[in-house]
Amino acid sequence: MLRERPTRIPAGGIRRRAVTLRIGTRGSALALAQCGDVAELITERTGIATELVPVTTHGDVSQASLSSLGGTGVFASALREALLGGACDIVVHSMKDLPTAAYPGLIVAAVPEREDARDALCARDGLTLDELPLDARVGTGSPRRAAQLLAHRPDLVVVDIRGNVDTRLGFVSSGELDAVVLAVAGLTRLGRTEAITEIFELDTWPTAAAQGALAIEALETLDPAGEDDVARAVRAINDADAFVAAHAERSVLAGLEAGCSAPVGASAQVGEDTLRLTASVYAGDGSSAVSDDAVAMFSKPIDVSDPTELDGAGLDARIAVAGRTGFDLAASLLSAGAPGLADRP
Ligand SMILES: NCc1[nH]cc(CCC(=O)O)c1CC(=O)O
Repeated sequence: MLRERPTRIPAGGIRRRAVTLRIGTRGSALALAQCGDVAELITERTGIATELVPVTTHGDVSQASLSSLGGTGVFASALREALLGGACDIVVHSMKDLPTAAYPGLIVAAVPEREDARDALCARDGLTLDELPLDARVGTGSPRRAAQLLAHRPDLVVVDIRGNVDTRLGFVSSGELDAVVLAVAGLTRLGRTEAITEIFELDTWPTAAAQGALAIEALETLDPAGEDDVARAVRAINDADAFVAAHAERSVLAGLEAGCSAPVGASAQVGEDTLRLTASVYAGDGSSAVSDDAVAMFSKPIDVSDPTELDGAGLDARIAVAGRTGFDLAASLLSAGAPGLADRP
């Protein structure tokens, strides 16, 4: 038997609790900038209010080198635990730092429009790579960038550096290094593009898989076609072409069983009905590289005016093509003699 509940109307009337979408973020300047951009995009496109929830990760507090922390995923795991524990609704990752292996309980729900995927040289005195003096000291913590630097300039002294973007630029302004190599995307998000002295083109200098892309992770129970705030938000900020390109590049890494610190460059271009993918695997000292490319056709163009195409069959079909193309390209790189890279998938 139903009993009526007494209703108490608060003075000032009934007010709906303000609902905000909680975005988990690391505390670094780059992470805050990335989450700020995502938050702004969500509110602009849906009107949903957002809030940033800070999450401290072991990778942020440790001074140890990334490889001694277990390689890939040190930054991702604390954010993922916060998401699984219900402390936030979505988390934002630099997609290139995200391990390619799926994480139980979570999905990449969206990839927003991609920032510039290229690498930049930030050198003293406006110098380009060719203009750097003999035996110049160039800083990077990335084996891929080290190999690419040495492939172009075998005389360079590559110095292994750590730290956030500001710290790295500081090595140049202090005179400790002649230059550093950084992603254009990070410099752009931090408003530091004035430090760039040369941008390397992707056809001669392919960058890390998914560089410049952000991955928005959510619980796998998310209904992609749902009307709740999380579903609406991720749909509103997803960019189908960026998702497909980043997935194709990451599938090359997965196929090579390589992690984000492997000396592998990959670059995908998504056209109306084609996917172009190119990848290079470098010897650590830059003395040699194995490169190959692939072109795949999508069976039909995505109609972006039809919302079911973006979260349903249209995008899924493209992602499947991207995954197969990446794996096939990895297989041909391996059979063309690419060095084994089973380092930490
Ligand atoms: N590994 C560090 C890292 N992770 C993401 C970025 C910014 C570039 C991006 O968003 O892909 C950077 C800095 C860099 O590579 O210069």
